[in-house]
Amino acid sequence: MTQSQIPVSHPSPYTEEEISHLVHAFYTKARKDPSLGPIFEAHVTDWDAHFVQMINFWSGNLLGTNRFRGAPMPKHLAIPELSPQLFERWLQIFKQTTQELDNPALAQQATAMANRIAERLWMGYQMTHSPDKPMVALREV
Ligand code: HEM
Repeated sequence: MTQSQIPVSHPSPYTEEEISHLVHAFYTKARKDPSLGPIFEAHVTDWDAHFVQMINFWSGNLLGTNRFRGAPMPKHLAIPELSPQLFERWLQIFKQTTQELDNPALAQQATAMANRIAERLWMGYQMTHSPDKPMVALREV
């Protein structure tokens, strides 16, 4: 094999450190938010464990690591009175947080993934909690 045939592993455009920073920065904002903050405070009992869980989740989605062990759909189905406004607010804070990271590739990719996941969680939520009502789509934030 000549030098030019040696496979090179391309470095990821984002790091575990940036993902950890994204998760912490997101929750710093979300916990202060008047609509989302009380929900997190009511349901998250162990914040250190939640941070680890969320870092593993985003690391899995963005870096392809395989540490996340969780079940986001049932966890969100169990939260009473979620609404499109709450999901849109969540996405707004997430997007704002990613834009402050100074890594456009990470911001673009993480936001696109969050939008798709939020859409799925919200669809699942409606199908479980209000199956007889017309589906409401999330507005783009
Ligand atoms: C209305 C918007 C949302 C609210 C109020 C919310 C709230 C919460 C709460 C309270 C928990 C902790 C649940 C528990 O441990 O019992 C949680 C977990 C989690 N959330 Fe959300 N969330 C929202 C949207 C999202 C979105 C859009 C995503 C992904 C893009 C997401 C990803 C996760 C993940 C991965 C977990 C951990 C699940 C697990 O431990 O299995 N959440 N969320």
